[in-house]
Amino acid sequence: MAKIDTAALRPLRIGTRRSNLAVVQAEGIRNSLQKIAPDRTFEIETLHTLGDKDKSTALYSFGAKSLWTSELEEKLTSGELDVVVHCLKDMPTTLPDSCQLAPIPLRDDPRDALIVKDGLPYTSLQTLPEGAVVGTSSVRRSAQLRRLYPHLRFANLRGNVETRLAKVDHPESEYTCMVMSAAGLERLGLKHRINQYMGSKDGGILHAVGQGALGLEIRKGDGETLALVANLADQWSTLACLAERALMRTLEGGCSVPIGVETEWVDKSRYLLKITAIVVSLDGAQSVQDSIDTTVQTEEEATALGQELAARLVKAGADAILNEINTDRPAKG
Ligand SMILES: NCc1[nH]cc(CCC(=O)O)c1CC(=O)O
Repeated sequence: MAKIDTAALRPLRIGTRRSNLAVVQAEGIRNSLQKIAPDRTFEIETLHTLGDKDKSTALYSFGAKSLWTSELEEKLTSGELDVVVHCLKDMPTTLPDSCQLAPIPLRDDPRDALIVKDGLPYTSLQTLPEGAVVGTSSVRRSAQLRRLYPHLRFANLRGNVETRLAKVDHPESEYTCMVMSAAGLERLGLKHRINQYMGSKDGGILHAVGQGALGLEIRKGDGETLALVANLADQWSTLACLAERALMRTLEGGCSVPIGVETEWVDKSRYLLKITAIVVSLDGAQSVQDSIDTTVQTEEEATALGQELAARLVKAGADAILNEINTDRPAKG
């Protein structure tokens, strides 16, 4: 990769949330950028966001989807920050006018993972006993699991990755196990705690839109920063994630509605992408699922694919399922 001479430029300011996961991710991006621009200085600023502060409100009741991102975006817009490193799945599918999503770096494992309470013998969803309690506050996860495994029970579990793990492991807690993103666990050095990868091929569930990928948000029109971060782009991850985000945008779901997705490059030499998605009612009783394989070479084609799958799901009844869920919520903020 070509190195860029940036010695004369001011420090590039990278912002992120103040969780260990967010900091590890931002440091990873900083280290990669430092290799591309060895003379440039990078600074990381962390912010305690609204989403970090309120741990009691059920995630789906927030309505507004931007609780992890809006304060960081204000600093980006005002010029206090140049890049914000997000988990892509926490980014709303529509960004403020003053901001843009840069091309997406190589995605990590997008699947969800099962983690069993320390000391219990279970190793898979299939072998969990009747009434086992799964800790998750994600309705996407609980709805899909209720549908597939009616013998399981669910309990809310919030906090950052380490907090959730400690709650599950606590011998007196009600949790038998929990579900979290494999990528988040792996980035924090917790891969050894994964008992089962829960992709749809293994009796598991479809992951969240953008899961396992990082979103680099920059000021709209900041060509200099775009040129720098574009060096980290992975075209396959970018096209797949844009298709997933277009699906979500068309269905108007936030990060915490029961929409699961999986994208797979079936044949990269032919740019053949397969996207599968499911919309499930909260109790798991109703669902619609569909998939499309097609050629995707451009961002426009990726977006069109996500939109087409969303339209098919709506035709099959997804809008009725989502409307029922939305009527339970406060107005969008
Ligand atoms: N919902 C919170 C969140 N946002 C991003 C990740 C993990 C990293 C990723 O999936 O990209 C997590 C934790 C989780 O869902 O288990």
